Parts: sequence; C-alpha cells; structure tokens
Amino acid sequence: MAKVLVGLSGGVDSSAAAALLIEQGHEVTGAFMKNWINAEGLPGDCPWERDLDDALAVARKLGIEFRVIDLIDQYKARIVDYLVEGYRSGVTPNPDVWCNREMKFGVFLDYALEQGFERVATGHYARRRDLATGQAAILKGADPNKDQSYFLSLMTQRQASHAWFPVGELLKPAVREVARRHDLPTAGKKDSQGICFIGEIKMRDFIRHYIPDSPGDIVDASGKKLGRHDGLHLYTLGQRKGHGVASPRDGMAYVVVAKDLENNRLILGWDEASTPGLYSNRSVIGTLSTLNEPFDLARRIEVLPRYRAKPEPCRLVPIDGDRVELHFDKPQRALALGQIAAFYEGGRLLGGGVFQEIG
Ligand SMILES: Nc1ncnc2c1ncn2[C@@H]1O[C@H](COP(=O)(O)OP(=O)(O)OP(=O)(O)O)[C@@H](O)[C@H]1O
Repeated sequence: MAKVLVGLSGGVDSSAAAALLIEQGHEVTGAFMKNWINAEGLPGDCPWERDLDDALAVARKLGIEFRVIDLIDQYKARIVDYLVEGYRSGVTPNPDVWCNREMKFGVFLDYALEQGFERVATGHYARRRDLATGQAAILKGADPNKDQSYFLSLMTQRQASHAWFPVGELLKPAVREVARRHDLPTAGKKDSQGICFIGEIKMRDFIRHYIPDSPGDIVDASGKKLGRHDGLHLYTLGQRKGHGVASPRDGMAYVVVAKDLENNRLILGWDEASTPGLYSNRSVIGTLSTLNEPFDLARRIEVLPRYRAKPEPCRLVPIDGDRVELHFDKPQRALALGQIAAFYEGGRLLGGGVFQEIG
C-alpha cells in the first residue's frame, strides 16, 4: 500500500485513476491544481471552475480527502512564459509536454513528496514498469487510440520513479466503466480539448493576447506576392489552412514552407515532396532527456516527431552534452522548430528532445 496524491482534473480519466487506486488498497488523496484562471478575460470558455466542482464531487463520492493547490504563479513562469516566448521567437512550442515535466511531475510532485506522499498518479494513458535495474520505465498506453506517452517524453527517471498511471493499462471504454461502477459524476463527461489547462481558449486568441499582430507579405519561393499575413508567429510550417491564399492548382494546396523572419515574409509552396524546405530527413535535437540510460546508439530506434504521428525509424549521432543529430530513414514533412521528438524502442519510451535545427 502506498500514500498517493492523484491529480484530479475533473475529467473521467483521472476520476477513474483515483477509483482504481482505491480498489487496489492504496491510501488516496485527490488534488486539483489551479494553474490558469483566465484572470485576463481572454475570449473563449475556460471551464476551470466547473472542472474544480467536478473534481470535488468525485472526491466526495469516493470518500477521499481533496485539496486545491494554487500553482498560478509557477504555471505563469514555467508554461505561459515559455509558450509566449516560443511563439515570439518564431518556433512552435509544446506546452503539454513541458507541463508534465515542469508542473504535474515538477512542482506538483515536489509538493506531494514534501507532504509525505510516495507517489503522484494521473489519468494519462501510459504504462509504468519496474525494471530489473530498479529503475522505472514508461511504455505506451494499452489503448493505441489514446496513448499519451508522447507527452511524457521529457520526464526524468526521478519523476517516473514516483509516477503512476492507473488507466494506462485499460482501453477507454473500460475506463468509463470504472467511473460508472463507482457512480462518479464524470463517467459520461466528454474529453477535454485545447492546450493544457487553458481549456477551450483557441491558441490563436491566446497568442494574440500576448503578442501584437505584425502584418507582412505572403510570397511564393520566387518572391511573388500572394497575400498578407497577420504575424509570422501565428503560422506553423506545413499549415494548409488559415493563410487565406487559395491554390490555383486543382488538388494541390498551398502550404507554409518557411518563415523569412528578417523580412517578415511568410513563404508558401506546393504541398509536395519536391518543394524545397517542406521535407527533411535530418535535424538537430537539443535538451535531450533520457528516461533510463543514455541512448545506445547502435540500436535501431523510432521517433514520433509530433503527437499522433506514425513512428519513424531513425538513427542518432551525438554532437555534445544534450544535443544529437537525428537522421530519419525517410524524409519527413514539416518538421517544426520547438516541437518535441519522442524516442521509442518498440512500445517503450526512451526519452525526447526539442527540434533545434531542421535540414
Ligand atoms: N488541473 C488539474 N489538476 C490536477 N490534475 C490535473 C489537472 N489537469 C490535468 N491533470 C492530471 O493530468 C492528467 C492528464 O491531463 P490531460 O489534460 O491530458 O487530461 P485528460 O487526458 O483529458 O484526462 P482527464 O479525463 O482526467 O481530464 C489528468 O488525467 C490528471 O490526472
């Protein structure tokens, strides 16, 4: 039996995680992290109060202690600032990955350990295993449609050793069944959308609140003007929609192939393999983080260059400290600076890093 602090988000997954731990005989406390309360009134729905009510109702139903932990300042410093800085500098940040490392298994885990808990559990779809070496490994979740191990790819061994993911062993329908069995008010609640904690606020509205528009020209590779953009930070490499330029070629879309930061120009090209800049089979990965041991470079591994991507065979070559060269077997479309690469061997998560150079 262990003393566990469960992150109750007010969703069905974390509710079921708490119920499963109780069934297994652990001493469970629930906690809601108050990270983002939309104090600045951004447009969109930020349902944190509803989520807090739901989390409290679940804890009551399960008969467990419930705490609300105010992490607003830490969330601002560790996630919001990172997000805004990333967009300001023209890269594509991934707040969900950083949130696990910095918040749920960062500040929240530190709080839990200080308070005498041995573990932090969440409703992530991932599996944790004890290795013969005494270390903890993270595997993909049992439900291939829900696997969230990608978001855990920057976690450290210390963090993983204190983590539990009870619903990761189950398929989603079975998770809802656990919630129904315990008559939890979240059993039928629909899955949340939007970025970590910011609820249903659209990323574009979020960015616009912090970074003023900076309009400029949209051009093709030859420099011919195709239209106007609102600011380079509002576009992502490979983006097909939202740039407002209709393609004159049947069945062939215009996509974002580059950002010319110096001249504030957005460059579009055809969505095909021969378009310069759109496909690449080499990149530099920085902030490399490994879960169990440094990568054995002789081994063939796979990488997810983004969430829900297909695993791609790849090879790593060390550069220095926490940087490696990543070579894909096949050229990849629209790799974006700032995004996270998650490395796997079969179903096991090896670690991850940040795209720092492409091509
Ligand atoms: N505000 C929060 N307070 C406490 N824990 C949280 C909070 N937000 C997320 N978590 C924890 O992190 C897990 C993954 O978060 P994510 O936002 O991906 O939720 P989810 O997959 O929609 O799960 P859920 O159905 O539990 O909301 C949650 O299952 C929960 O354990």
